[in-house]
Amino acid sequence: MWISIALTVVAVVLTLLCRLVPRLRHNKAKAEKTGLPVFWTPWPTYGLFTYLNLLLLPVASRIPFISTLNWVRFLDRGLSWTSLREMEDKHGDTFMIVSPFNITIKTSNAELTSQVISRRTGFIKPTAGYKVVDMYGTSLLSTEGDAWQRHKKITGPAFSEKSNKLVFQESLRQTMGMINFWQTQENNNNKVFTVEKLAGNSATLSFNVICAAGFGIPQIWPGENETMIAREAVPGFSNVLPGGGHTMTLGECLQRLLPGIIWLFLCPLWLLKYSPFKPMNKLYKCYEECGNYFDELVELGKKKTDQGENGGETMNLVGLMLEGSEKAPQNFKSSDSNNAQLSKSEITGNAFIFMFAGHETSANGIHFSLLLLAMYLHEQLRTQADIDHIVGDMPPSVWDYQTYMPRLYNSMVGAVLNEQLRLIPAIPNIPKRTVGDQKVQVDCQEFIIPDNTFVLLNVVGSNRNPRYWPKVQSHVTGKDNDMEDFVPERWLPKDRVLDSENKAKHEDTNGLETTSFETSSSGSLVKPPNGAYIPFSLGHRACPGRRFAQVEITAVLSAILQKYTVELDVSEWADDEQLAQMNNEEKRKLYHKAVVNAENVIRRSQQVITLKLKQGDKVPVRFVERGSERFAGIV
Ligand code: HEM
Repeated sequence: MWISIALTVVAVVLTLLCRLVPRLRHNKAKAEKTGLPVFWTPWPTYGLFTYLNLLLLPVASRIPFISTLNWVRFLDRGLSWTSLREMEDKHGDTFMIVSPFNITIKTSNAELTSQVISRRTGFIKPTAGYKVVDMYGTSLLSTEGDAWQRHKKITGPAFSEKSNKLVFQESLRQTMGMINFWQTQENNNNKVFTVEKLAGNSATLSFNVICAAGFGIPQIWPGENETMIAREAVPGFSNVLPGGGHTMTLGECLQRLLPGIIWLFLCPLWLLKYSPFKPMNKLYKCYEECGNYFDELVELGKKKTDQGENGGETMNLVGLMLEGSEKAPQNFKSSDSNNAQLSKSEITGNAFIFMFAGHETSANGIHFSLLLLAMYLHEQLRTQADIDHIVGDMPPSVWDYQTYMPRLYNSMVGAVLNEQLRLIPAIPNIPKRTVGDQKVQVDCQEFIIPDNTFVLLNVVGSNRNPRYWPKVQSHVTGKDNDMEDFVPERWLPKDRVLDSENKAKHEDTNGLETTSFETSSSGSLVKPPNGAYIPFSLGHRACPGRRFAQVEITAVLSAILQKYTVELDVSEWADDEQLAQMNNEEKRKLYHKAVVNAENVIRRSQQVITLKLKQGDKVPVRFVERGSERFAGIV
């Protein structure tokens, strides 16, 4: 029997080799015609199969011989983040990876990126790779062509200046709620408060903002009551505790669902439901309850529409999606591309995407910005100087969007946010796929990217490409460029002069000279060359929530830093008494230890849909009232 099993295995392997080797050769020959460096792997680098890589690679990387093989590294979709520009420095900004199944081109070249994002039909979104987020229905994120246009036409109008204003006000209100929550936790007070779960709290804040501004379901922090919500609370949604037939709040469901999203895609739902393993049942429960919440959200939207409400004080995302859906073909159950209407599953699909894309990414922005500011206290001091100049002592509750948002964004606050996204982008690679052969030009050389090639726009590699930024020697690494360093000032216009106390000498602008806070004016932030800076992607598939996120993060950082300084928590190495007895040099060394630790934890970050700290990792921080800093001026 063993002999026949062995013979069968040998036969299968030989048959596979006979089929796959010619296909690999064929793809390699096609790729080599481009003249770019070509590498090979036996397994697909992009597509549905790559979800299996997430399971197989951790095993492969433990086997000494296998882990060193180039092709194993190319299969790692986190490579852009784990190796930064190591591959690009060795092989150039653009190279190809072939397997018997597909060809992939990976680029950090701005010229090529601009061509890719400007050709709508030549480079499309490979939607098969997005099926993982389609658990409640297809959406703006996961569709292409006519279907995408329909989603875009309906949801696009929600992102307006009116919405940005809402986001600004809600973000400020939520920041006050979060600070109050922190201050009232055990061992904290109004002047000094330690925060262990900055990532989780940032996620709650961002979730609360998208809920209120996007969906009209305002949220409160534990300890707050519903009278603090500027608008009316919505039963079942605005509670700190779950209501109706729910066992978890919507926020809890979503937070637990997102890390397990791959399993929902890989495992049949019945298996999760009836599995003997509790975490699998729990995941199924989150999936089910989240779905019920979305159904209730749609029902709520229908009720409001019937009552003639048009979303009033919100972006009215559900209302916009519902508009006309009742009249859609097959009575609200399906839709076709000729009708600018969405089916019910498409509405819930979009509700899920906007809720998850609208909070997870911005939350990372807030979290990482605060960590970087705590690590680089001199940059925080400069940011605070700008905030002081712009809003002084004025309480955030009266900051006016039109006056203050442009000024805050075009100051060190916006510079910090752009620099954070340059170094730690939420999405490290943006995938596209060629339709037909695509002739492109890079550095005066023309070549053809073959039909059906996957194109990975390397966000980390592009954002850190020294080719597109002024060359300045790094004070930190000693390298001939400072692309790996946190230097928010690179975003400030050259003519902005700092006086001896690092306070910016501002021109007196009223912030209203442009209609958008971001539009170019003499005082606006530096604009990198097209295609060089791509944290929000570019072109027609760029992030529709870019301004939403910029407004939110700007408001949150400004409101916190106006009153408080964020420091790394050093209590792991020295308690308050020990610290009080240290001289400046000892304090400097201690803080340096905390900075190195924070750097290491950030470098271990992993992409679970978005790039964030590895599960279980954290960098505790301590907020102190301004004027009572323990390390400012020392480190
Ligand atoms: C710092 C915050 C954010 C970052 C870095 C970010 C980044 C991105 C990127 C890179 C894409 C393109 C993804 C791809 O092509 O695969 C994208 C798409 C998208 N983002 Fe964002 N995003 C942020 C915030 C938001 C917010 C606040 C919302 C909603 C309120 C949002 C909603 C979306 C949607 C719906 C898409 C799909 C668009 C399409 O495919 O046409 N994002 N985002």
